[in-house]
Amino acid sequence: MIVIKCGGSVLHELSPSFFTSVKQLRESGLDVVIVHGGGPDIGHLLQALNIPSEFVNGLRKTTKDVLDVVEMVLNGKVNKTLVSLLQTNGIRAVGLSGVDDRLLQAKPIDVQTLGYVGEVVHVHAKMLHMLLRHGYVPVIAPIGVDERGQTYNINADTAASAIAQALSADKLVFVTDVAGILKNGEVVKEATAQTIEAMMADGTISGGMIPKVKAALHALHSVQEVAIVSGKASFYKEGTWHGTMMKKEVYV
Ligand SMILES: Nc1ncnc2c1ncn2[C@@H]1O[C@H](COP(=O)(O)OP(=O)(O)O)[C@@H](O)[C@H]1O
Ligand SMILES: CC(=O)N[C@@H](CCC(=O)OP(=O)(O)O)C(=O)O
Repeated sequence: MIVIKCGGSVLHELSPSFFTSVKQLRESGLDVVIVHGGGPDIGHLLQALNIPSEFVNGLRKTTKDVLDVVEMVLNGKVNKTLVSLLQTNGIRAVGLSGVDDRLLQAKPIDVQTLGYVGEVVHVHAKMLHMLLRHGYVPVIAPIGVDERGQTYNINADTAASAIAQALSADKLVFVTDVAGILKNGEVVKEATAQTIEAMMADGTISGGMIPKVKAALHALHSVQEVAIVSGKASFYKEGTWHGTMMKKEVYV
């Protein structure tokens, strides 16, 4: 089982070789689950609608108005565009959000500072197993729901990490707009908790890469391997991965 998180940074620039890589993984007999972001698209619509929004520690402060836009963009345009792209590239895909069959059960992180931003408390994976059994690639928008039906905006890196952990995935793959963790312009081929902490401390890792590596380290509690790869090129070919790899053994 492979969980692939597709970042909003690269959604509009996915190369044909990205889809070939996904197809090769499927053909090698692996189940694939995709979780997507969409931060830049949310930002553009909020701006067009003159709805103010700000980030607190890498998370978008989510008022009721912001939440409406987040749901419209992620569940609507982004999810269906990605599903459609997968299908035109020969991959059978079904889109759903964390609300469907209560897939992503969530609670607020801190209402006071973040509003309707949620964290996953439970992954109800039944629907995913059903879809996988029938040969579909589930494509998930990171919206969570609580027992009262309140929805939440969940950072896509953390949603993917929670799903990968719940499914005990063999691998969690972050697909983004860079070829991996970069240091002095070069891709770091293998990273460990120690080297990542050092790169965060000295500023090598910054911005959007921070929630990604944090989600990666968290996932490695129950996922064998995490990769950070580019969606603009081939990330997997004939058993070879391209990008930054992190392995579980290093952390136990
Ligand atoms: N050391 C680093 N290596 C690679 N990217 C980095 C690094 N530090 C910060 N970044 C930034 O992280 C970005 C990826 O995060 P983000 O834009 O949030 O992507 P996504 O939408 O795919 O989650 C890169 O485009 C880059 O600008
Ligand atoms: C709480 C929070 O910040 N949610 C994110 C959800 C989308 C996301 O994570 O998209 P990327 O993967 O493209 O960054 C947001 O509102 O932008």
